[in-house]
Amino acid sequence: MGDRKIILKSNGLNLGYKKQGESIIIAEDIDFELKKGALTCLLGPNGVGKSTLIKTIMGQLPALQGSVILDDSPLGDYSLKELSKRIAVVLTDKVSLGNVTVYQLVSLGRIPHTTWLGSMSSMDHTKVEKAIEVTHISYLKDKVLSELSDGQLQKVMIARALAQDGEILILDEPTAHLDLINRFEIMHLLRKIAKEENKAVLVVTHDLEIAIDTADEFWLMQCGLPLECAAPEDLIVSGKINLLLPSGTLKFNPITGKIQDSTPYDYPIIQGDVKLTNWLKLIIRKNSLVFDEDLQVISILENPFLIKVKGEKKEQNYNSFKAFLEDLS
Ligand SMILES: Nc1ncnc2c1ncn2[C@@H]1O[C@H](COP(=O)(O)OP(=O)(O)OP(=O)(O)O)[C@@H](O)[C@H]1O
Repeated sequence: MGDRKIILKSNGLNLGYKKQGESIIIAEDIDFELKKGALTCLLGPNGVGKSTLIKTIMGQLPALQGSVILDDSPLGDYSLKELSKRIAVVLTDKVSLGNVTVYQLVSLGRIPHTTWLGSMSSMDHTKVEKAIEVTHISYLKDKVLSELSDGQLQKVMIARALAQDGEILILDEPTAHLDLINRFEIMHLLRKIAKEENKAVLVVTHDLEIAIDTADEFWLMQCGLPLECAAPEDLIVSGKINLLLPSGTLKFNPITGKIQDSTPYDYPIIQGDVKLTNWLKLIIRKNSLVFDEDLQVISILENPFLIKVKGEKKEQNYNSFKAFLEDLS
């Protein structure tokens, strides 16, 4: 396990852009601490300023007020070359290097470390090999980028960032456009990298469920509010996770771990264990099912599966949700 040392922090940071001498503030008073050996996920609605925050953290965009401190010095005290040795970034832009091999692309991660002639030492090759091994892409080494799937390409981009060998790895939506399995794989890989390589990994993501499964810390960014930094489990139990859902009609269900419609719904009396009754409630609500006035209780059993709708005069049994739905809708 990596030690959770703070490597990057800010205090009272204002983020934004300068246009014709005027400051456009996107977010104010941002405080954070990014730790080595931990996977941190930055979440927030579209347009709230997540990319602006990471551009500021990367030193690409100057802070409008306050500063980002890397180790004990402000980012501005580091040269660009020094920063690129410390902070590796994977952005969402598509690479347009179709004829480059995977090995060559991962080697580009060594640029901040090579001489002005760009020649790689045996140590550079070792770092490239290690990055390829950690990301499980050895079998792709000699393929050209145009032959890769999106999921494979994303692992290659992560390998390039790893080869850069900085202590901080920042990724902007690395799971966008990937299927469910690849999204899981990438996030678990990033967690493994944080722990086994002792990196501070910061990931911008909209994948709430996978982020809950993998992150040590969440940074919740919400318009006009301070950055909320805490363990996902604490945010769930305190209800602060709902800061991600300001509209009020959606709420995070701390039992199912899912986002659900929170408008009250008048369910009939339902008996059964929580797993089954939750799915029964979903099918009732989703289809606005209406029951006979004499309905007394609906019971649901798992083995053998049975939904029993008991009224004063009659009782109906169904052996699947489909049969239940077909009869009642
Ligand atoms: N170069 C720029 N100059 C001025 N304003 C900008 C610039 N780039 C982005 N913005 C504005 O800053 C705000 C935050 O944008 P940003 O891309 O940081 O949001 P985000 O949270 O990353 O969104 P998303 O989830 O959609 O990627 C937006 O209102 C955007 O229009």
